[in-house]
Amino acid sequence: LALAATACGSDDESGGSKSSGELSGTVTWWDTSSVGSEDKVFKKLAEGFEKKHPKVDVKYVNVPFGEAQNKFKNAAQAGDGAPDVIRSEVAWTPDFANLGYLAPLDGTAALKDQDDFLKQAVASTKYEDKTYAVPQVIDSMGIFYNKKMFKEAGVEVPANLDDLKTVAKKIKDKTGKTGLYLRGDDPYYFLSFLYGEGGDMVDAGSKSVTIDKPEGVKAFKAVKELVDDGTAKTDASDGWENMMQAFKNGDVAMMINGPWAVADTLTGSEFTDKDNLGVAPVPAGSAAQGAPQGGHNLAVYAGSKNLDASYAFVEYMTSVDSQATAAGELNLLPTRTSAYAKKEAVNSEIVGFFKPVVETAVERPWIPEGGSLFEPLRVEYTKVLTGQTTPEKAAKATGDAYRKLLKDWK
Ligand SMILES: C[C@H]1O[C@H](O[C@H]2[C@H](O)[C@@H](O)[C@@H](O[C@H]3[C@H](O)[C@@H](O)[C@@H](O[C@H]4[C@H](O)[C@@H](O)[C@@H](O)O[C@@H]4CO)O[C@@H]3CO)O[C@@H]2CO)[C@H](O)[C@H](O)[C@@H]1N[C@H]1C[C@@H](CO)[C@H](O)[C@@H](O)[C@@H]1O
Repeated sequence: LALAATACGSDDESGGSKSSGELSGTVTWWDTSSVGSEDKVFKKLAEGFEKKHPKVDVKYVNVPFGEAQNKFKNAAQAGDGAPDVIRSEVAWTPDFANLGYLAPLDGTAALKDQDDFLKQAVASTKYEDKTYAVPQVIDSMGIFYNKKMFKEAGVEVPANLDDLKTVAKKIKDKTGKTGLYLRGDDPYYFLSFLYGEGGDMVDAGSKSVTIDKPEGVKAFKAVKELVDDGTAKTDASDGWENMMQAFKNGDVAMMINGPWAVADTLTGSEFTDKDNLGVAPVPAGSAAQGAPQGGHNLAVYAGSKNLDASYAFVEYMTSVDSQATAAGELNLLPTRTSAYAKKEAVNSEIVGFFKPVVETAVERPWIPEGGSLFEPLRVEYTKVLTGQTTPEKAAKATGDAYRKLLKDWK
């Protein structure tokens, strides 16, 4: 029987069989990339896989970033409707792995040349000594600035918060515009300020909550001041759209953002000449300078009926050539060291800037609860920026919420 099974391949409902070693059947892929910019490139790459494996049909499904995590968990839990492959954000991966929703990839065709991956990118794909995903993109954050507006105001890139205030003041005096757009409805945009004051959300090593330490209070004070003194403008909702419009239209001279924003930014009226876009390290705080690590992995659903084609698809989409294409067309950062030597990456000024930034980005704890730390922080962060709570109360409330999420943490 075993021989027969091997000879005729693992026939299954979706027809994914490997009788002649040829892959077949369907692979449904949930991609969370931005519609209108990133999705086009990833869709095209998926079509390249189909050309290479004519008997495989890739069903490309774009699921919005804010919905995909819970949508996948619900479908996987129900055993109905989960995709074969999901673009799993770095914090979702340990969460899904812990729930048993991802196929371990060690020893499968999904993993090729593992030593070629950046170690920071690999970290979020490991859970309890197994590999549950393959890194697709890694990212961090920097200051995006409008060179023309800087020239008009006669200012340089700010290295720290004091410079940021001075630069913003000069821009306001000279052009009437606000210096910085600080996104207020997504606490990921707060992290570089938290790190700048020597703080962090938690310390996984000592299993302690640190957001409510003095450094956390100082960080909340720092961002509140930026808004109160007119250095930055912010919104309590629709932050992404408002930030992108303000920066693309030249209503603000700076925003803090990451490589995933570049393709959309370059469609802005201010950046028809793409050389007008400058990127620089996030400003240092009173104690340190650091940007967060983000990114996305590709993972295979444990209940997939077409594992072989799914493994091959993941390998293809995270290959050097696929990563070089994403670098060239979208300025996204590869997770393979070898991809940085490809001409598409070498020719991207954005990739060149962000490479050392991601290499020194502040590591996050890749624990199942890691992603759920953002919601309680978002509530308090937004309230601080809109004057609805004080830095002290925000830090305390966030810390209390974290200790409810992280049982037995100090
Ligand atoms: C609240 C969320 O907190 C965390 O997310 C952190 C995240 O961990 C951080 O790393 C950071 O992510 C970076 C990201 O690394 C960076 O690449 C970029 O991503 C680009 C793409 O590049 C671009 O292609 C496109 O996709 O667009 C992407 C987004 O622009 O920017 C991201 C930052 O935006 O910041 C996230 C927080 O935002 C949780 O993980 C949850 O996500 C949680 N949301 C849940 C909430 C549930 C209901 O409560 C709801 O039911 C659930 O469905 C929701 O999932």
